[in-house]
Amino acid sequence: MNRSHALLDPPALLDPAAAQQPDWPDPCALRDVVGELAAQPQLVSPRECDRLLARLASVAAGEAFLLQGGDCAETFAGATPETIERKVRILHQMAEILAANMNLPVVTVGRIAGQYGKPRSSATETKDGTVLPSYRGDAVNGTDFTAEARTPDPRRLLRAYRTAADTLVRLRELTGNVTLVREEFFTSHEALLLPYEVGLSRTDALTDRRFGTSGHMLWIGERTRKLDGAHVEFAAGICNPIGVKLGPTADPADVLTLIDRLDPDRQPGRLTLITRMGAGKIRDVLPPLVEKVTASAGSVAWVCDPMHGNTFSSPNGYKTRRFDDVLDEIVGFFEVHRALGTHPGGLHLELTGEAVTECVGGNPAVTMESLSRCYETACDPRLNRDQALELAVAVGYLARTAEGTAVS
Ligand SMILES: O=C[C@H](O)[C@H](O)COP(=O)(O)O
Ligand SMILES: C=C(OP(=O)(O)O)C(=O)O
Ligand SMILES: [Mn+2]
Repeated sequence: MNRSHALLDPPALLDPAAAQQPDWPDPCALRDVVGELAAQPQLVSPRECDRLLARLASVAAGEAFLLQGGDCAETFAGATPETIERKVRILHQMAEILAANMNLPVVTVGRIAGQYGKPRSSATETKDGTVLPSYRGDAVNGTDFTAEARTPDPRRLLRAYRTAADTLVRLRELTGNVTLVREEFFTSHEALLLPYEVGLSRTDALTDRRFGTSGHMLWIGERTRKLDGAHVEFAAGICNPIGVKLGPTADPADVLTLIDRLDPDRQPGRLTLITRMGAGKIRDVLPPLVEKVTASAGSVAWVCDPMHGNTFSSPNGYKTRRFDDVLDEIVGFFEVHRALGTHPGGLHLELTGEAVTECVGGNPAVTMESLSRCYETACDPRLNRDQALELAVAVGYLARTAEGTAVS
């Protein structure tokens, strides 16, 4: 899968047709930044990416379970040693609970060390009559509602690189200490900002294969998975494990075409399909998709993102999600895969190790009224530590009952 790509030529970086790219004010400055990124050391190695690919092949084969999670939008300020440790610790605890209950190895992948770019529903945000560019992640602009903060600044891509590098140092320290966390911990993020991803792509001297070295697993979002789009083109040209988010309008025939483009050799572990249908829709829309994909491309891993199809605004104006909807989408995911004889291969979650109040429900319950107490996310609402643990226990129980081995 070592192809030459028009996208790797600098002019194509500014392809106006690429979806969800910021309106960078200075194309020359952007080009300089891509050059600087290209001169930096890789963040992750091809060997590590291959190792994750092998683990995901086990997931696709029904012999392992994927736990992928972290912030919706990592922030530079949030990348402290303490928050990183708490995030890794909660993922580790969840993985232990899931592994014990499922009797399967759990592959742990953070949404971490690169999740600094966000697609948005609207390019602009309006407050009191003032219209500014939407916040698109710390790699692009700032959250403050001022023209200065919201103007995309390509130098932020370099800060994203440095923050990811620092985060990886911390992760490697933590995972070296096996009494704290699982020995293996991988990184992932949405491959959204093409100048960043292209700038950090490298050809492996040993194997002559091309890799995105910004993270081990890269995924294509629901808003950027157009078959002939720049993001699919980029992902087709690298050898990392690739995820694709699939929402309720995903057309099975299009998904088969995507599989042909991204995984023509049907390499187990290469492709993870991350469905994010919504609790009310998953039982209707997932079965035909799984059936069609299984019939012609059985090698994919199926993973449930129970967050992005269940977002709504609370009466007091907070973007939130109900714990019960999140769990119900997972229950639906297990039901569908159990009925079709396919493997419910994992979870993709937005969560944090902090005691935030962003999603409602759980025990102790966050209420609509208490959302304002500690609502800190830069983009989507995350499960807090208690909610994340409660979810792991509930999913563990679900998996055991699915196997008919639950004890009352
Ligand atoms: O994960 C991120 C969000 O779902 C995405 O950025 C869209 O959010 P928005 O509808 O607030 O723009
Ligand atoms: C934007 C995201 O998801 P999706 O592409 O599924 O909407 C996300 O994972 O934060
Ligand atoms: Mn999100």
